[in-house]
Amino acid sequence: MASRLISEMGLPKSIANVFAARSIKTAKDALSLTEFDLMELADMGLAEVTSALAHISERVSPPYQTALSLLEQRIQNEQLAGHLPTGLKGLDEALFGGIPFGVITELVGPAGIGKTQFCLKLSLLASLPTRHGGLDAQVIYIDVESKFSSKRLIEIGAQSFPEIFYTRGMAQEMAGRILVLRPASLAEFTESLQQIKLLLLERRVKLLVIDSMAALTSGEFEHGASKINPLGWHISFLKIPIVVTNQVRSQSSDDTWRYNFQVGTRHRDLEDTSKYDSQLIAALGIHWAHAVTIRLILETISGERFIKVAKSPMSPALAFPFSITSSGISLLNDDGIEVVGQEISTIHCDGDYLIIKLDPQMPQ
Ligand SMILES: Nc1ncnc2c1ncn2[C@@H]1O[C@H](COP(=O)(O)OP(=O)(O)OP(=O)(O)O)[C@@H](O)[C@H]1O
Repeated sequence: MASRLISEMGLPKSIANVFAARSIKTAKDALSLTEFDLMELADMGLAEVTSALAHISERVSPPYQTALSLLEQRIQNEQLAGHLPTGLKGLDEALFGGIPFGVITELVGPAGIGKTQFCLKLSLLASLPTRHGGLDAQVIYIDVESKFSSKRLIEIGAQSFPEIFYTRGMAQEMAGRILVLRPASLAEFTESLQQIKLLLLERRVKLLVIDSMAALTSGEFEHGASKINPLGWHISFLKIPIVVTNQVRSQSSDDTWRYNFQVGTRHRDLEDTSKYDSQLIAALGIHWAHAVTIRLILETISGERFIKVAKSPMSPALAFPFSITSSGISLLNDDGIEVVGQEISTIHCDGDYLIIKLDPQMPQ
């Protein structure tokens, strides 16, 4: 930096010429002199010398950013990265715009609570034309348990956006944007990641749904959870919203995995919480839990369904009551109910509940 030539620094030509004539050629030459030395040597006034030195100093000092410019940059990056609005106003507000791009959002909850219904709605929203609030994009839907229903998708679309779905050819066009893959194993899915990467480049994919991650990885736990980590690592490279569904399960004494809330004996199991709490984890384990940036818990309390923002770097811990109708998932209240203490790591299902170890730091 100090050896940079003054002639290349954009000083007024008259001053640059005087400096050159006095053999003041580099930044070091000029900055090693005091202002008075320079005034004498170049036969210039104080104002001219001060301004020339300030100009040279600015050109040779290392680049810097102010806190303000860093903040502005961050806001701009976030806006560029964007969000996929869920269409659930209160939840979108809590998530600062919806499901964020470039991170993994997990939907956790018992069977039948509405995780797939949520994913269908998100898929529709991503494929919707931008003038109707969508992303006008393609969706990759990993349907591991064959629960994806194109009939239900069209029903939700026709009920929620009748003006679009009753326009000739629009239902077909939007359904055609949702690419459904049915990998039989984690290995098959990992292989198809390459194909997904190609699709990302070739088409305008702006949502990846994996329904369900637990089913995709079933059997992997027998060999340890190690394979799940590279998967999280792989998909976190995709700079699009990644939504995965997950269930909660416990490990019984015979080492077999069993989903809670799906078995008749669940209440008995939960009575002895000291025995079971230590074994209850989000399906896929603690390593996967860390790969997830946003976690939404879907649960039922006294027959009412709630969606809870259980993990988010920025959002408040809020729960929103919701219902599922022919038009899909919708909130009953946009204000949200504040969730305090351990409730945030608890999944309710009617009378039963699980305290889950989603994060080691969480108070249990
Ligand atoms: N046409 C419809 N009208 C109203 N509600 C519906 C309709 N279709 C589905 N549902 C609701 O959605 C629920 C099923 O939700 P969903 O399939 O999303 O569950 P899930 O959480 O994905 O379960 P799993 O973990 O077993 O896949 C049903 O119990 C029902 O309440």
